[in-house]
This record gives sequence, C-alpha cells and structure tokens, in this order.
Amino acid sequence: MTLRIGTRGSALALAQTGHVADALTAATGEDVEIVTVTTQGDTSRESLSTIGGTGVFVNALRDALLDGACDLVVHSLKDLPTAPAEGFTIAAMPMREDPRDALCASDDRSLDDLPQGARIGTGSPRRIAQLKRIRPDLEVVDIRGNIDTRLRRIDDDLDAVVLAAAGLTRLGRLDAVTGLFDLDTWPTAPGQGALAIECLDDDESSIAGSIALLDHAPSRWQATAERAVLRRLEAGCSAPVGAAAWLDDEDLVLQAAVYSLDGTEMIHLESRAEGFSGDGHGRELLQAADALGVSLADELIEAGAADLAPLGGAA
Ligand SMILES: NCc1[nH]cc(CCC(=O)O)c1CC(=O)O
Repeated sequence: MTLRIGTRGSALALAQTGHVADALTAATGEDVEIVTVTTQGDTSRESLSTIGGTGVFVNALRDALLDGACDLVVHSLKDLPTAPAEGFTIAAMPMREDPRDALCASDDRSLDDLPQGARIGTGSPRRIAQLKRIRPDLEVVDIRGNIDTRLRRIDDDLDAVVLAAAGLTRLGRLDAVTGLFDLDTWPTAPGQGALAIECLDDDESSIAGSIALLDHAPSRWQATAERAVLRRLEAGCSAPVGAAAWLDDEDLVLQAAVYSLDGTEMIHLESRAEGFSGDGHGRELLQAADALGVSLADELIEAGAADLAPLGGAA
C-alpha cells in the first residue's frame, strides 16, 4: 500500500510534510507519496481575509481527503481551528518542535539592543501586544507572506521580525535567530510548533492506525490543554491570546495570557494538573488536559479577559 500525504506547496509545508513522510516510512515500512494541493490562498493575490481567512488552507486539504486525492494531510496545528471537524480525525500529533517565538534582527541584536523607534515586522495581534508591552517605543509594521519573504525584509526596510522558532528550524533558518522569547513571559499561539496529521474518520480504514504510530503523547497533552483555552474563550487564531503548556515532572503546567491590543493590559494565569506520566495515549489524560485548559479559560474570563480584547472572529 502507498500512503499519499497531502500538503500545501509552501516551503514550510513541504519541509514539515517531508519529515512526516520519513517518519511514516520508518514506522510503517509502507511507501509514501507526497501530493501537493494548491489552494486559493496560495494562488490568489487578494488578502486572506477577502477569500475567507486562513481556513481556506485547511478546507482545501480536507477537500483533497474527501475527494480521495490523498490519504492523510499535514497541518500546522496552530492554523487549525479548535472546533472539531465532523468526518475528520487528528490521528497523530508528532513530537513538537520548539514552541517559542524568535526574534530575527539585523546585526545580531536582541530586543533590548534595538534602537529607539526601531521598525519590527509582525502581523499577529498577540505578537504586537507582547512587543508593545515591553518596548512601547518600537514601530510595529504589519507584514504578511511566507517565512523567507519576511526574513528578506530585515536589512531591507525593517530592523527585525518575530517568527515561530519551529518554522525557522524546519526550514533550516535558525541562523537568522538573534533572540528567543521565554514562554513564561511570552506565551505563544496555542499549538505552535506542533503538527496535526489528519485523515478521514473512517472505522473501516487502517490508515488512522498507521498514522497513530507517530503520535507523541506529551506533545498531544500540551497542545490539547493550550487549544482548550482558545476554544473555551471562543477565540480565533488571530486573537491576542497566548498559551503555553509543559511538563514539570508528572505535572502538566499551563499558562495563558490575554492582552489588550495595545499591550498595556494583560491577564496572565497559571494552573497545573497531576498524573501525566508514562507514554499513555489514553483518553483519560487527554480529557484531563482539556479540562485544565477549560478551567484556566474560565478563570481568565472571570478576571475580565473578554473586556481586554476582541477574542472572536477570523484572521
Ligand atoms: N501562521 C503562519 C504559521 N503557521 C505555522 C508557522 C510556524 C510553524 C509552527 O508554529 O508550527 C507559521 C509561521 C510563524 O508564525 O512564524
């Protein structure tokens, strides 16, 4: 049997899918083929919000599954809406890459080294709020496009850009990183650095079982807790919300923050749950991770999170 993996055609998507293909070959011994799915988001010159937000990428890959053009697809988890999709299942979340954000600046500068009024590029409301909080003097410039396009702006018209360390790692561009933000002061997008391998939710098929060999339980616990925060807040991927979970011995620690768009206000809370041990892939720990995220989101709302920023809405 040949397993066909559907992917977007961007350099990052192809790099991610290449890793998954190698891991799948190693784990199953099956032949693996990569099918590039061109999406309207890749070909259109219109802004993403005009053609339906980041959901266009996800939907095009799911259509390829429904059409039988491929057997599984690879998503960046942070770009996947938190609402469960009927008929599809996330059969694996492989071991997560570094979830931190990275600063990429000219002349090897850290954030502290940047001169007054330096121009720094990011289009993410969360990153804008986090930057303004620490360096209100900076001029934040809204940038879009793929990672290489963004990196090229450094030394061109910008002093620095903020990007996910995971994407830079996967593209072999860690050389561009001049600083990394600590998760406990700079929580990132829920699920950042993690991949979701999705297939049709079909009991008759053995594909989900093959894919499940790539699942990494601790990564799934972390991502599940983080995404539960976003889901419970009814927030989209563009809301100024950060969440970070990690294991401290057998405790799952979860921190989450909601920011006002100008960065002047923040609610940042932490919670933890016990008993996350072994490599258990069972439902129970996933439910506990989800419950941890839900209760932390409730505490955020209780503390006034919904008054700080618009949480809902698409990118
Ligand atoms: N929103 C775009 C996007 N989706 C996934 C990544 C990076 C890889 C990841 O977080 O898994 C990026 C780029 C970025 O935010 O720098």
